[in-house]
Formats: sequence, structure tokens, C-alpha cells
Amino acid sequence: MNLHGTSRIGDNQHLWIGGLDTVELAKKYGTPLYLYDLSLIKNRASGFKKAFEENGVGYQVAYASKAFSSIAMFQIIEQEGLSLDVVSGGELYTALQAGFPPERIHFHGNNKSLAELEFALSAGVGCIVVDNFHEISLLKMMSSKLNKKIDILLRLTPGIEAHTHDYIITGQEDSKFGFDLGNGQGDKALQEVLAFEGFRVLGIHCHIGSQIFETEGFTLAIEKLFGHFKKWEENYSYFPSVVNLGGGFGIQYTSEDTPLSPEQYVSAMIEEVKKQMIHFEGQDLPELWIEPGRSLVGDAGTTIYSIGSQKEIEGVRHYVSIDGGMTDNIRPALYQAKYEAFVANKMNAELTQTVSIAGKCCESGDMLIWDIDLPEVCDHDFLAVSCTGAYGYSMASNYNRIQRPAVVFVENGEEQLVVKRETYEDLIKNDVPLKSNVFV
Ligand SMILES: Cc1ncc(COP(=O)(O)O)c(C=O)c1O
Ligand SMILES: N[C@@H](CCCC[NH3+])C(=O)O
Repeated sequence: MNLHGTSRIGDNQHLWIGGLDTVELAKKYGTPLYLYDLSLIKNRASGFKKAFEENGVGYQVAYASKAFSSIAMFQIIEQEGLSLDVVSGGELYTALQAGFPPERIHFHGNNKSLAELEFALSAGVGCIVVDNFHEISLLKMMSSKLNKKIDILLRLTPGIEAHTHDYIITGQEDSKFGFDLGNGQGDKALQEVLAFEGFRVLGIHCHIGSQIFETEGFTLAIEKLFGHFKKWEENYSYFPSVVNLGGGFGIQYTSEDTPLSPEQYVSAMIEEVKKQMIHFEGQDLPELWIEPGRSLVGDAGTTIYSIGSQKEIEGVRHYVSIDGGMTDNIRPALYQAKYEAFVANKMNAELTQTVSIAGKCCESGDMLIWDIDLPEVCDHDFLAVSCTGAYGYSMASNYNRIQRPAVVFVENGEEQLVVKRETYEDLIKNDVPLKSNVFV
């Protein structure tokens, strides 16, 4: 049994998180319920920051808010002194509503609309991470119109792709994101942005993948990037003052996963950058930025469900259904993602059966966990699925008109509801009934 952060088994055999009984929280707020262990998030945040500070390197740690965004979440990120990566007008709007300082917001996206770019610039975001030539044209137009210099990073695809445990070095990167270095797009983009006086080209961005357990992919990417910077220095007298190496640091969903600590990932990156800098005499070490999403919130999240119906097919499978599923966690259906789960009110009970956890959607693929050992369960029990904090709530849907769950933050025996459970009224609030005499 892997217990993360402040998760503990209480004297009453219940799962406790943040000093609170998760069974009591489930009864109070209803299920499915997302719980976030704030101390774990804060520990990770300071782990990332510490590694930069101990090495005396200028940095920004930007939370990749796609992992889980809400006003309260952004307030925590602000308090922790992190920056924020947003990829849409909606994420930006939420951040601004949370009072997040716009100058610490980085605006991403492979198809930012004109309206989104206008919104970002009028809000005064720290920088735009430019993804493609279309966006360069839009930004040029806007810089001229507003008579304003725009701070940008160029998103590059270095031709290294991480597949969790191994790295593929691809010739020409087949990706919808960024400017490819291998086929000359990166050089062309740099020339174009340097030639336009309305841009301040702060540096570059690259993101090689997600749920990465080793440092090799990052160091390979750094080696490739800095190899290219040598060409840029010689050909265009340009050297970046910011190198953003993206996110992707892994977490332990199950015992098969073996992530490193924030310090280990960051130290390896810094070491490689310093190694590369010997080729750049007279240049200052660039600021290093990273964008962790999953590793800040993933294992801090636990979803509590109520157990409902069961179906036993002799010699085939025993299904245990819960009151949520793919609508609050699409990852098992989408990526065959694996999770661990416990019966939150029977934490020390003997595991006597192998069951599969089914969601409540009208969809055979709505299975949360295949083949997990559990004690005997009944419809008064609560299932706790751990490590659901990243890309769970943020990818939730209303399929089958199921309401999205509530989210509660816990820490040191205190709790706060930070996202209300949706109501039936919420589900129809954008519906417009037919006018009379139309479509008849
Ligand atoms: C550009 C960018 N930055 C950061 C992240 C965050 O990744 P992760 O949640 O794996 O840390 C992602 C998602 O993969 C991304 O696309
Ligand atoms: N949503 C994905 C990761 C994609 C991250 C964004 N580039 C997941 O749940 O693992």
C-alpha cells in the first residue's frame, strides 16, 4: 500500500489525509469527492525552488495549470511564489480572477486566437510562448497596433521525445507543437522574430513529454538545444537569456513507477546546462525555467467514491461499481492509466478478493481499475483512489449529464471546499429551450 504525502491510517482504520478523516469528509461533502493534500503540493513546490536556489541559478518554476486549475489552486501557487503556465483564455481568466500577478503568467498554446492574444497582452502577461508562424504574424500585427514590445519565448521541438522510460531521437519531429530544429523551422522563426523590433526575444521553450522517470531525456534535450545555440550565436549573434525546459517530471501512481525527487531532476538539468556553457565564453548562464504540472498536484489528489452495485460473473470477473468514473477521471479510458485504490473505511482489512472497479457511465470502457485486490465491500463503503490530482478534475466532463464533483483542500486538520459540486441546474444553465413555432 503506497500512502502519499500526509495520508495515514487512523486508529479507526479510516484513511486520513491532512489530519482529517476522509470518510467524514465524504459524508459531509458527498461523493465523488476530490481531496487535495496541500502540504504535499507545498513540499514539491519548495523542492523545485530549493534546487535552483542552492545552485545559485536564476529561475522560474511555472505551474502547468492544465493539470488542475481553480481559483483556490492558483492562490496557493501564488503564495508559494511560483509562476503559472496557461494555455487558454479560460485558464488565464481564472488566474486573473484569483489575483495572480500577470507578469508571472506564461501564455502557451498551438492555436492561440487573436482574441486570446489580445486578452493576454492587455492583461500584461509575462511572456507569450510563440508556437508557430501564424502566431508570429498575429503578434507582429498586434505589436504594431498597440505600439508595444512583446516579450516572447520560441517553442522549439528539439527532436527528442520521452516515452516515460526511453527517449526517441527523431530526425524531424512529428508534433503539432513548436518550431522544429531539425528541419530549419527553428532557425527561420528566430530570424523572423529577431528582425522585428516589436519583440523582445527572451529565449526558448521546449517540453519533451510527460511522466518521465529519468534525467537522460532532459540532458539530451539540453545538449541538442545548446548545440543549436552555438549556431545561433555564430550566425545571428543571439544567445537566449531564458531557457524553459518544460515539465514532465514523473510521479508514483503505482509501485511500478519510480520517479526522482524534484531536486534530482533540477540538479541534473543545471549540471548539464553548466557543462554546455563552457562553449559560450563571455555569455551569462541563462535563467532556467521549468513547468511542472503532474508532479506538483498529481499525488496530492485522492478521489473518494461511494461503492454501489456489484456484479459477479463466476470464473470471469467481479465488478464493483462506484458513483463516478470516466466523467471525473478519463485517464484510465484514454491512456490505460493505472491507479491504486483502498477502501477508505476498512484500511487494515484483509484483501480477500480480486475485483475490477467500474464507473457509472453508459460505456463499457468506463473502467477505473482492472483487477485490484480489495477486502469484502458493500454499498456503505468508500473507495479512495490515490494520485488523481493531475488531469483528473481538469479533464472531467458531463458525459451522461453527470455532475462534476466537489473539490476540497485539506491541511493540518483544516479543510475548505474550493470547487462546489455541480448541480442539476448547472447542467442545463446554457440550454436554450425551443421557441414556440420554430422547427415545427
Ligand atoms: C508545454 C507543457 N508544459 C508543461 C506540461 C506539464 O507536464 P507535466 O504535467 O507532465 O509536468 C505540459 C504537459 O505535458 C506541456 O505540454
Ligand atoms: N493529460 C495528460 C498529459 C498531457 C499533458 C499536457 N501536454 C495526462 O493525463 O497524463
